[in-house]
Amino acid sequence: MSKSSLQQLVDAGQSPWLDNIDRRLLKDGGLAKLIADGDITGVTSNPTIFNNAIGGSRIYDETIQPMALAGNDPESIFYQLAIEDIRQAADLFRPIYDQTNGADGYVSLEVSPKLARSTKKTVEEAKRLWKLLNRPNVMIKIPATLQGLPAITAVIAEGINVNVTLIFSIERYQAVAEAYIRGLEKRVKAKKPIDHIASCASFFVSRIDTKVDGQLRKIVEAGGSNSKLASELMGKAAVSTCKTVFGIFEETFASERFQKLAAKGGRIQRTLWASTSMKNPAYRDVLYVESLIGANTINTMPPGTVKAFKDHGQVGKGANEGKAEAAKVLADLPKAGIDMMEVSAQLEDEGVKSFIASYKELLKTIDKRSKEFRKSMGNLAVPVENAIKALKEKDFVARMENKDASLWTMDPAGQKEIGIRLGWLAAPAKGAAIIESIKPLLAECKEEGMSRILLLGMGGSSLGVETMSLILGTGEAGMELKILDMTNPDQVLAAAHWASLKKTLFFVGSKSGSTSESNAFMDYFWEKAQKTLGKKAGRHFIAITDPETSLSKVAEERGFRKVLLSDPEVGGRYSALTMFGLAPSVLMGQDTDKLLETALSMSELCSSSTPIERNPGIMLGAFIAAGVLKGKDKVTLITDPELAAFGPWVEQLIAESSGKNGKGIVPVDAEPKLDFYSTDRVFVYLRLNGKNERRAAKARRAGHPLLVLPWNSGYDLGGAFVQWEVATTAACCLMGVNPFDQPDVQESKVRTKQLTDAYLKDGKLNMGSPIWENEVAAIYGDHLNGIDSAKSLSDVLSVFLKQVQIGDYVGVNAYVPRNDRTMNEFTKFRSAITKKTVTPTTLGYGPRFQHSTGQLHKGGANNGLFIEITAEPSADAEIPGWKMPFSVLEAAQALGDFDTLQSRKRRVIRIHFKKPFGRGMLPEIK
Ligand SMILES: O=P(O)(O)OC[C@H]1O[C@](O)(CO)[C@@H](O)[C@@H]1O
Ligand SMILES: O=C[C@H](O)[C@H](O)COP(=O)(O)O
Repeated sequence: MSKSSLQQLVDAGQSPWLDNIDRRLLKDGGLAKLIADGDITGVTSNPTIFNNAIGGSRIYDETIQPMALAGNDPESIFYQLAIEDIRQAADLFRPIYDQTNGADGYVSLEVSPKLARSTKKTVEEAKRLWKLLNRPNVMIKIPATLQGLPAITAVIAEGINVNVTLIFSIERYQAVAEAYIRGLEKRVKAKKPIDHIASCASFFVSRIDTKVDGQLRKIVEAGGSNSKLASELMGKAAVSTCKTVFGIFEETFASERFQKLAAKGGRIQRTLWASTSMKNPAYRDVLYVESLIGANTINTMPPGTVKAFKDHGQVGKGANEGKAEAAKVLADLPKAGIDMMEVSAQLEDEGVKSFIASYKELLKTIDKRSKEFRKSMGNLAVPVENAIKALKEKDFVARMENKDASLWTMDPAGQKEIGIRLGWLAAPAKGAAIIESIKPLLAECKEEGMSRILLLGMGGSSLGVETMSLILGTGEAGMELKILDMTNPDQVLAAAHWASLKKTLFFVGSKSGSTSESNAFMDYFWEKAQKTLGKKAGRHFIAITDPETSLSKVAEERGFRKVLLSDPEVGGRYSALTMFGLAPSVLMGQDTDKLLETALSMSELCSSSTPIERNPGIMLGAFIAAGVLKGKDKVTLITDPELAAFGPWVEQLIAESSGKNGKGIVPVDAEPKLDFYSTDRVFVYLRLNGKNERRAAKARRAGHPLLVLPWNSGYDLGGAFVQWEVATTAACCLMGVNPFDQPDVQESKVRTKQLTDAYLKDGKLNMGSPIWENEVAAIYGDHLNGIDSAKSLSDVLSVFLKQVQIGDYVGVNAYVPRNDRTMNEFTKFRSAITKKTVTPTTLGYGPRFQHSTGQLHKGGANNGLFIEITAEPSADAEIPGWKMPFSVLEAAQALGDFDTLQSRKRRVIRIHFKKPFGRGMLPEIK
């Protein structure tokens, strides 16, 4: 394939650079493609470029939002976002830098144009940016003002790469080359190495023609004696000046003086032709590229010029041609009445001013957006800022990375446990190995005719996977997946109906290996599989569990296809990006690499290598904690419909992590649309496409604190897992709770066990005595004032809901099949409750919620009223070897949890329907 004209430039010794940076180009792979296609070998930026990029899209909000909420001023926000872009670009060019041994592959960032007239401040700023960027292939841009010249020498002497900008005259170019050489000489004198230092001198081409042509035009129009000459000189000043500069450049760097430096590894300060887009449409659009080709030079072109040159640019002799003619033009210009010294002085002044104007404008844009973000906090703006400051003072991130358990508890047992619960921080980094280990399994299973997976597991062992399956779907070559996490017989039978044995791979997921639901499901499907598949049954089963659990032993005994070991240092609700989530994701044929990519970048942002003010996990955690500490403990999740499945995962994470010691964050998920909200809430809106924007905006307009978290695609799920995990642990730190245990879950399990033991002995479950009943339902619970006069279920609920106080929430805990139909019923029910009481509601299906929000119900603040719903089963299924059917296990779980809530003095009633649960059975709320 013949070389493109851009590649021919490289052969001629000139580097084509891109005179543009924009986060969109970094994110959408545009810059990577230009590099891969061999079109460009470096990038330059300036305040105008950043102003256009920031003003032209909302992509920088991801940086502006956390920093604004942390109270940063626009200038520090700008440098943070510029540093992120420049670093990312520099990393893309790093291979070129390495291959060319540091000759090419640079990205430039300019010091604030406001410093252009101060040597000292420019030097300080250049040093600061260089340190922050922390990349060998970046250059700091310093203006070639009179005050900039000594700064160039000083910064080069510090060993920092410099791109000298805003050069408009031959004389100033010479001074720039001198400043560079002096800097190198200083270093040599100080016996410091110079071989790694790179520099370029940016001569601004088109602006010279624009100004000179303007003056020439006036002379022509005046029609005096100079008018003919002036007319002949139009469009020649810039290129002629540059060709002369090029000659001086060649001489300077061939000089004996420089050769001494070259012998020590000193590099030529390359001439960079900047401002090379054509401003006058009457001239050839690639004039400032074609005319200025030369060895050891750079031409930085905006995207349009890159495209045009690639399309029709010609690589000829360029800068080496017509030097005599150029000298003549320069000699004629004064004759025609042009004072080039005056021109360059004006251009420099205008150049500095225009960069200052761009800079001010970009700061204004950032300021405006910062204010919007802070406004969205309602009356939490200051508390959120303070919460971030508190986390910074505690050095939260670094201490968490160092497993410092005292961030959350001083209790020695709690601290010991935390020591083995922070493994999730490293999960994204370990993910690639897990993915690779699972890939062959997908091919094997499919070859054996399996196309479905039924995941049997509770809480953290299934909610992450459920979220992945519903948000990302099944990939083209993947297996379809469903979850079973309900002991309701109808639900079990529906799963069995779906999971035809020959086609299905059963995944038993349990970290502890001892979760009774997971074991009951396993025993149920194992017996079925054995009956149908005989000796091949084991091939259809995989267990994921910690090393040495009872489940791992059973799996070995039964000859399961595989026992996938989970990371013992990661707790269930933090395990989405470990074997628990990644193995099913690979098998569903999802782009697991992409999922991990977003997780890894979020991990980096949430690590101690990023300023805490930019940390999205800290921002979210501070927002939640600030709310809780101000009495707004209900975190209401609004999502665009495609992200709705994220809710149940978040519910477990925040409720089970924070809901203990009488404190807690109440997650409010999948709430029906409401017109009015109580003031004890904060809102988080997961925005993908804005379908629910109006709903979120409504909450904000009503003054409720709202944090918008934008997603670009479902694959941002990887990052979201990390962000919410960090947020939860940060919020818990500020609340003073240990986010890694679940001390109040056990009691329900014990009570359930007592009930099933009694059932095994007596052949029946002790359901207790109702406090009210009619032909449809029986009510259980502590006596309620007024219940005796209740004539209907609605009356009973009215009596019960009379207990609601400001700051409460109503939890509906339903032991009925979980499907769209029941969900609809409960949505209406929730809506009616809130309309009546103004209280937020939650919905949990039992026993699933026991492994999620159940901890909060029992261990959190006593601000929940619980309506437990049970019903007669419409069918049943025996659990092999358990001597009981699923209906009994389910009922015992409902009763066990109910008893525990009562024992914790929670306001709770149980409605038991005497028929299987169905449409229209839930009472009206009066
Ligand atoms: O993975 P396991 O050990 O079966 O636990 C499932 C779930 O049960 C809980 O321990 C609560 O009972 C959760 O924390 C956990 O995610
Ligand atoms: O980055 C380099 C310069 O700032 C840039 O080339 C200036 O170009 P302009 O004169 O087209 O604004």
